Amino acid sequence: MPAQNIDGVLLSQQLRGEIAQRAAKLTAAGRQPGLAVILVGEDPASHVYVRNKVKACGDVGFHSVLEKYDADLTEQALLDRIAALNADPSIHGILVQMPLPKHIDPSKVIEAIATSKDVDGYSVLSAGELVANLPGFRPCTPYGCMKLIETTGIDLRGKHAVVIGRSNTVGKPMALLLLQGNATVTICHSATPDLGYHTRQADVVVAAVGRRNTLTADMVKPGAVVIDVGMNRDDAGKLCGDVDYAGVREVASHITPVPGGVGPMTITMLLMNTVESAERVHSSSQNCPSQATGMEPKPGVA
Ligand SMILES: Nc1nc2c(c(=O)[nH]1)N[C@@H](CN(C=O)c1ccc(C(=O)N[C@@H](CCC(=O)O)C(=O)O)cc1)CN2
Repeated sequence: MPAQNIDGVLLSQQLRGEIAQRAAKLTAAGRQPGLAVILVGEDPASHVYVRNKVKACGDVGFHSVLEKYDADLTEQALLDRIAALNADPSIHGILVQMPLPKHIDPSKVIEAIATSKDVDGYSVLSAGELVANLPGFRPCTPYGCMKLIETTGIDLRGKHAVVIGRSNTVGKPMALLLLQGNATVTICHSATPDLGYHTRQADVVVAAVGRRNTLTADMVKPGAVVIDVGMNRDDAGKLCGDVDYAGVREVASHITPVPGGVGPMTITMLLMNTVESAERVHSSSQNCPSQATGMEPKPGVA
């Protein structure tokens, strides 16, 4: 029997309904969730993603600010804008769309965002919180993959999960989230000699390398759950993932399609992190109204 499709569009709709309810409660209490989205340059795909993010904010009842800058914006000017947004109490999340133009150092920019507003979960402090099982924001794509895996009903405890790819934004945090779910985790990458040897033992495979046909049917254990993070183009220019979908769906129990799987969840989990951020500020304002700015506490003050 072919694998069941894991529908990221449907799950997104369901989760966005829950997010909208949480946002409505906050808005009624005078603290509408707010997201600032910053785009630098002319990358056409990035323009589409930020437009979708701003629209998604409106759909769930968030306030959003979209700041678009020409590609020649200086790094310092961007850092100054981030400092202003860090101090703005109506903003609970700050997102700088990647990639940035070459003259701007993405690490400098990411580290300038207050950890309490780092809803992309990209900063070193957010990564550290994930390592330490602390309640920082989880990077949106791997967080979305976990939600997709959850819908299959698989209990990760004691299962073997293989992550293909070791990027800071997907592969590494994905492995940590699976580990938090009590899976036994293997990370494979470009220097792994026999990828199929590892994937054939896996109950869950997450492919996040950015190369099509990386995972084929002969590399998958029957009944495995397969999550495809890839976004590539085939010879006809059609969007495809890292997984040979047609072949693997004959072997796996569940599989995400591309498009319509992980992609839509990335934006949904951004909304989830933003509402969570607004809730944290709201609950801290109820405990200690004078500190309800959403800013990091100053050394010696907290
Ligand atoms: N600051 C960030 N920059 C980037 C991120 C990110 O999470 N934060 N991720 C990607 C781009 N991205 C969101 O920003 C994103 C990519 C893809 C999709 C999506 O829904 N894809 C669709 C297909 C879209 C198409 O047809 O082209 C799908 O897979 O179904 C959403 C968001 C890089 N930058």
